Amino acid sequence: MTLLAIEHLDIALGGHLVLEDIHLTLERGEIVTIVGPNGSGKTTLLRSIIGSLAPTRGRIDASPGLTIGYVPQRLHLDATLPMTVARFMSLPRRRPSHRVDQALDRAGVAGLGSRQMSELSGGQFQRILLARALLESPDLLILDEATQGLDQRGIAEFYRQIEQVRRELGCGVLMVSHELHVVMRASDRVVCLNRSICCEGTPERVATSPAYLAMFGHDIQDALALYRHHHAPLPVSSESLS
Ligand SMILES: Nc1ncnc2c1ncn2[C@@H]1O[C@H](COP(=O)(O)OP(=O)(O)OP(=O)(O)O)[C@@H](O)[C@H]1O
Repeated sequence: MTLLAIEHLDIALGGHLVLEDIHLTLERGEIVTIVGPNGSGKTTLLRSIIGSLAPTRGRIDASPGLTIGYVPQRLHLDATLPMTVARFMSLPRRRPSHRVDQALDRAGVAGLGSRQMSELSGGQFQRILLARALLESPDLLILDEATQGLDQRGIAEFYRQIEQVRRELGCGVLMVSHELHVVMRASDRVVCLNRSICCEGTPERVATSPAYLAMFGHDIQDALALYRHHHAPLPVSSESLS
C-alpha cells in the first residue's frame, strides 16, 4: 500500500530553490533513508511531508487518513524545569496512561515514566522522543537525524528499535541519516538527495552509483566493508538508478 506519493515537488526558500523536481513514493512496511551532504534539502523534504512547508510546485499525496509520527533532529528542554517523562509525553494534550506506557515500551524505555527529563542519557532522551512519535501508532514514522550525539552502540541499538517498531506496527519509516554504515544495514531503500534526487535504490546499488561516490567518496567504502562483513550481498535488483 502506498503511503505517500510525491510528484514534481519544488520548494523555494528565501528566493532559492532548495528542492527541485522531487519524485518519491513510500510503501507501508518499508524503511527508506535519505542521505545527502549538509544543506542538500533533507530536512526541508521532511518538513514538506509533515505539512509545515507548502510546495512551491508539484504535489504530495498522502493515503487517506494517514497518521505521521515525527522525531525531530533535536529538542532543547530547559534543564532547570522539573518535568517527568510521563508529563512530557502528555504535552500538549493529556494521554491515557496505558497509551503512554505502551509507547514507552515500544520505544524500549518502559518504566522511565517517573524519571525527570533532565536526568536522561542522550540515548534515553532520543527514545522518549521516539515514544512520543509512537503515541498515535502512526502509519508513517519520520525521523530527522534522530541519533545525533549518540555513540556507535547507541546508534545501532536505536536503529534496531526502529526495525522492531516497523515489525510491530507495520508502518513505513522515512529517515534522514548521516550514519552511512547503519543506513547500509537498516534500510530497504536509500535516496540520495542533493537538491534533486541523484540516485535511489537498494543500499548496494546506490553505494556503487557514480553520483553517490562523487558525494561521499571513501566513506562509503568503509560503510560497505562493514556491511559486507555482517551480511551476504543483496541480489541485484531491477530498481533503476537515475
Ligand atoms: N527558512 C529558510 N529560508 C531560507 N533558506 C533556508 C531556510 N531553511 C533552510 N534553508 C536553506 O535550504 C537549504 C537546505 O536546508 P536543509 O536544512 O533542508 O538541509 P539539510 O540537508 O537538512 O542539511 P543538514 O544535513 O545540515 O541538516 C540550505 O541551504 C538552507 O540554508
